[in-house]
Amino acid sequence: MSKKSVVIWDGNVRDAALSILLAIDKNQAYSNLLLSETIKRHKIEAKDRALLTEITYGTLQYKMTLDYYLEPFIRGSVDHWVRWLLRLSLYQIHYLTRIPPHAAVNEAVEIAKRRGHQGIASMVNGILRSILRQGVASTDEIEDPIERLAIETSHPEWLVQRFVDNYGMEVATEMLQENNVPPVQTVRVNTTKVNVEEAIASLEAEGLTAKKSDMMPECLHVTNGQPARTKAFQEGLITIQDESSMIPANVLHPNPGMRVLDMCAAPGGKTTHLAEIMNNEGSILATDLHPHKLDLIDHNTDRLGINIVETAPIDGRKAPDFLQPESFDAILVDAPCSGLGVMRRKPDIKYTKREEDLENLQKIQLALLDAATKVLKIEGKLVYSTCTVDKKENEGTVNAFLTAHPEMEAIQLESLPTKLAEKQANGMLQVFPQDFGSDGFFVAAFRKKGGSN
Ligand SMILES: C[S@@+](CC[C@H](N)C(=O)[O-])C[C@H]1O[C@@H](n2cnc3c(N)ncnc32)[C@H](O)[C@@H]1O
Repeated sequence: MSKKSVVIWDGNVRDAALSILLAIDKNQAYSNLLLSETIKRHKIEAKDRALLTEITYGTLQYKMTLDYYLEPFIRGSVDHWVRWLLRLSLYQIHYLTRIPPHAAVNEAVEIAKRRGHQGIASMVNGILRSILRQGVASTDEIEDPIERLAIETSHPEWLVQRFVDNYGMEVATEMLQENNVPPVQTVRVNTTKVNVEEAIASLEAEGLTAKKSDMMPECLHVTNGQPARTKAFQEGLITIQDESSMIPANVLHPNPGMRVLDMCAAPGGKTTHLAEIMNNEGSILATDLHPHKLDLIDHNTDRLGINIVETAPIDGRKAPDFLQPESFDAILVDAPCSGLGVMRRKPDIKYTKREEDLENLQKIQLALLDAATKVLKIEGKLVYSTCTVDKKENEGTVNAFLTAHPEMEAIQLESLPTKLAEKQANGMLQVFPQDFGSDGFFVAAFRKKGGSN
């Protein structure tokens, strides 16, 4: 993260939220990284942490909706920072019922005075108090249904149109609404060290509440605290991971003793999951394009007590130049993708992503799958996964891949809980954020046919 993105903390939650929002906007810093970095750097306490997170995320999530509400009340132009101050104040007034509206206005006026001058403070006061008196405009006035949905859920119109084209109005609406709901905190139990009950007991002994998920068996839903700050985490009993992100390694499900390639591996969330499934027996080569990211994998394997992982900086597209042909029993290609399934965690994505970005990604994904096929053993298994919900990117890649590779066949996804297994079709599984409250994820599995096929 750049130095410019360091946020000052003087105990004022709204002011810090404003600084974070301005930095995200200016430096295209990732919301999740900047927020957690700020909380960690200043050791912000639980109550302030919760409010800071809620205001920062909420304001970003609803940016377009808030602008629609603010527009009739703003005359002329306002400074960039003032607009963000108005957005975050209106977010509290409109969405956070436990904050008295007048308190939100007073705080905004104080910040405007401190950061600007009395004139700006009076304008902020006037705008917010007019909104309190008159209320905000209804979105029912927007005739075009795509534009209305875009404003109501605060997503750009091209994205709304794309989701509607992909999945129809009903599913798209559910997904767009779910993108504004904060994610559940989940962890994966390191089954090479403890069982699920022991991990729960360990977290609860540290004051957190942990509940076994009814989807992935190694997943816990955690509340009342930060699992990343626990002894259980330091001692490698758990890994912070979204529940959907636990699907790909389960689908690949390598046996202990196998030789496995994780082609796009950093920071190692799935590499370590694969190692746990293999009971730390066999070997995993974890490669990534970016050498500096390999340290993150080493750090994770060390913490978890995993010693079957070797890392190497390799551009997956060129893997056959470095690795023996047909030498891996199982390969995971957790591909770089548009990330449209994780917008709840990184709301900035929805405003920065452009439609043309999606086209280039498919080319990279196909090149990675093509290379993986060459180093996969006959009868070996290949799993392709993304954290996106874009049909063209996911299904389009699978179809193009199968057309180009008659030696590969789509196979049923195994080792999944029934409710996930039932959702698959033609060797593909698309999970939406609204399905189970986990991230949007896509997984497909293939087998390399034997010589006689
Ligand atoms: C979705 S992330 C992987 C997340 C990882 N599998 C995990 O579970 O922690 C995609 C990764 O692909 C890497 N990447 C991008 N292009 C690549 C390429 N051509 N070859 C290998 N890795 C690549 C990125 O650096 C990034 O770390």
